[in-house]
Amino acid sequence: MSLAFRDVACVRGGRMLFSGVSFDLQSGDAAVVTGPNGVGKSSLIRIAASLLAPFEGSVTCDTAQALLTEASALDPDRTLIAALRFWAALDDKPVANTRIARALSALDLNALADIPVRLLSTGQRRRASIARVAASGAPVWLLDEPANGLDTVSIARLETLIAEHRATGGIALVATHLPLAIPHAQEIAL
Ligand SMILES: Nc1ncnc2c1ncn2[C@@H]1O[C@H](COP(=O)(O)OP(=O)(O)OP(=O)(O)O)[C@@H](O)[C@H]1O
Repeated sequence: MSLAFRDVACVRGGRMLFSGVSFDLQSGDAAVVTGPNGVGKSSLIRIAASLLAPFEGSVTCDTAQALLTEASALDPDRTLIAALRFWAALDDKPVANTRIARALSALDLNALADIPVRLLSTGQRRRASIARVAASGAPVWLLDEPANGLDTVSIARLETLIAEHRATGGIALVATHLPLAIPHAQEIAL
């Protein structure tokens, strides 16, 4: 499995944000997208997710993706466990209860499983969104600022999850302005 960019350029609002971006991520690989505010990190993640078309170049991905963005994809009115089950049912039938249980534990969310998502704190909601990605079973993780709002312990948990995902053959593309320990990741400096 792979995720590759070939000479990708991005234009938004009539302005060229970046051009000539190429990388090739194979099973077990990771890349970190860095750069100042407004340079186009989120746009690059959206291009990888096919939510935005490249202005030039091409993107290929031959497997399923899970996307984490600033906006929570979890239904605010469902309890956390119900919101996760809703997505797991979409991503992988029959419902992957084992993966959800593992993700809840990995993000220390068991005690919050029966709380409506709308009542979670900012950091808790971010952890829940990461749990959704981890529970999806998708080989490619596209993470836009996953460490935003996380405390130190949660950042360490996120780093562990990414490492475990790669160790089992997954791919991670991570845009972050916060330092994250992602060993041997390619750096895509915009
Ligand atoms: N829908 C849009 N239409 C026009 N311009 C946009 C649109 N979305 C984003 N932009 C512009 O594209 C530029 C890059 O935005 P993007 O969110 O990709 O940057 P970023 O590197 O992720 O920034 P940050 O570090 O602040 O999150 C910004 O100048 C932004 O205003």
